[in-house]
Amino acid sequence: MAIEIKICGLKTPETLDAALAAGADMVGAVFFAPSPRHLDLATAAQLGARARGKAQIVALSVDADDAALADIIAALAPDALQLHGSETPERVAAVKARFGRPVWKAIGIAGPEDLAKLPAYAAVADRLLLDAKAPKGAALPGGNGVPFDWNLLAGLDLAKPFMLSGGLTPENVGQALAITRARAVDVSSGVESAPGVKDPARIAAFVRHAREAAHDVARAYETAAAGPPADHLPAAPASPANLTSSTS
Ligand SMILES: O=C(O)c1ccccc1N[C@@H]1O[C@H](COP(=O)(O)O)[C@@H](O)[C@H]1O
Repeated sequence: MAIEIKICGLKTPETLDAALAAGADMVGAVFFAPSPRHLDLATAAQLGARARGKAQIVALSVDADDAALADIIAALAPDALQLHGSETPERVAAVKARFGRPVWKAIGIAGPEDLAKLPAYAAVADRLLLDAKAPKGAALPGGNGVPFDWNLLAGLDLAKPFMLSGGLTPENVGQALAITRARAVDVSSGVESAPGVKDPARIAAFVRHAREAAHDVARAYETAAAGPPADHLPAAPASPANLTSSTS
């Protein structure tokens, strides 16, 4: 199983280079002033130029208006826009139409009721990012290093690809992939030594562990497909289905 790996919240050339050297597929820039990972536009432009052609560049914003998004796009020229606030499906569609770039929508998950929101967003976003719902009173809507119950996603099949995030670390990404069978993962806090301070060794470990785990999950499914007893099958179904007809 191929997996895409995004390292988010990179702020310095050194840590960007560490993510690229580790083989990250995507690198994320945060534009949200309360975040310890917030980037000003000039720094974002420099980092974007350094990353271009080596990884996809993703711009994360939180309930940004069109003017702010236009500034981010002018500075960074991102490959995708990650909307990480309380943007409605209509707003997601409007951003996509206005800026003509792939738009990802982050959705906070805390319980099964949150899965009900997914089809409306899957209809308009290019990718869904399933993140932990921010703890009550948190200053940030994401980037809190908190996981959610991955078992909620076991059996989830969306019409759009999803990316898993929220509290992932080098230590737990293997378990997260085994349970959710996500094809893409996103990490920020879990590869830091302090809020906003990326740790190159943890970045490398995360990428390595995620790729190894994805390989193991694929092997498990190949073995299952070859005809082991049904009780050896991993929890998630192998065949695609529509979320509206299958959320279990
Ligand atoms: O990283 C931030 O500071 C941030 C700020 C505002 C919204 C989202 C943010 N980060 C994203 O949140 C998820 C989970 O992060 P973590 O691994 O739990 O720290 C991830 O998509 C980050 O890109």
